[in-house]
Amino acid sequence: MSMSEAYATTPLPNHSDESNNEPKRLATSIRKLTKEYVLKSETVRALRGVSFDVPEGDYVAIMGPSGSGKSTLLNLLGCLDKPTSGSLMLGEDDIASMTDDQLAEIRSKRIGFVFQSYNLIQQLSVVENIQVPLYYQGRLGAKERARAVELAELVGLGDRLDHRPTQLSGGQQQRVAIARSLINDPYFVLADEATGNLDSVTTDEILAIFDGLNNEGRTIIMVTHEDDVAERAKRIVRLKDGMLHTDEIVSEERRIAVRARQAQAVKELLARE
Ligand SMILES: Nc1ncnc2c1ncn2[C@@H]1O[C@H](COP(=O)(O)OP(=O)(O)OP(=O)(O)O)[C@@H](O)[C@H]1O
Repeated sequence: MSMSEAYATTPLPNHSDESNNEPKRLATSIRKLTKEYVLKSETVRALRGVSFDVPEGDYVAIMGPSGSGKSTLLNLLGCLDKPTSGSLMLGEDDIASMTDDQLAEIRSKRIGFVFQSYNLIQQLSVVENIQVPLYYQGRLGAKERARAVELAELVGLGDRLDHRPTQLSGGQQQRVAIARSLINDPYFVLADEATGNLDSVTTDEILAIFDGLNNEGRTIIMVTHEDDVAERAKRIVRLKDGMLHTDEIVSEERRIAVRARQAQAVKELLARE
């Protein structure tokens, strides 16, 4: 059984059984967040006062029409840009008041990015690509390599450690990117249309990996246009015109039904080939 198959057949945790009533720590807390882009002739108000919390262990899909502010929000969460006003906490770190250097440090040490286009370095092997975020910190010892190998195994690439990206399929390259996103033990994995370039069978495999990571307690925040992808998350936050439009919990029953429906579709697709 492959890792993604193992994940796909793992039952989802039943949160109604949770007896621990302590408030969950927050991976991020957003309050009245605004972002304006000042152009020559006009000011674009891309985010107009967005507030929500993401507890550790949550799995949030961010949706919304084109221009609603998804990328802007993702850039702020990823410390790639600074808000115009409002507060943005990542764990205990207050992002809104940080200098560019401090932001760069948080970005490289505490955020895991997964992009639609994988963004792997072609000259490096799988295990070296997974270690890339550590290069910037000068941390490249045997311990770090062992951790990268462990992560490669986690995403089902234990037998591809020395392959280059060109020797891998799109789905395998995205697995490398997921492993790379975890090397710094991030506040959360920030995925931007992570399955946008993949066929439905591979999409299902990658989503199974995200399910598994989330079952292990990893926080995932994912921007997507696709309902089928969003319904795998525990929660769907919709933006509209730079504001929070809806914030919906996806019930365990719906998630299980969605996974079963998608697994069936994949099975039928594979049977046709
Ligand atoms: N760097 C920028 N300079 C000026 N305006 C910008 C910039 N980035 C985004 N915008 C504007 O801010 C608004 C929100 O854009 P954003 O890219 O966040 O939306 P989106 O929901 O991610 O859209 P899409 O789904 O098309 O990627 C849009 O009106 C866009 O034109």
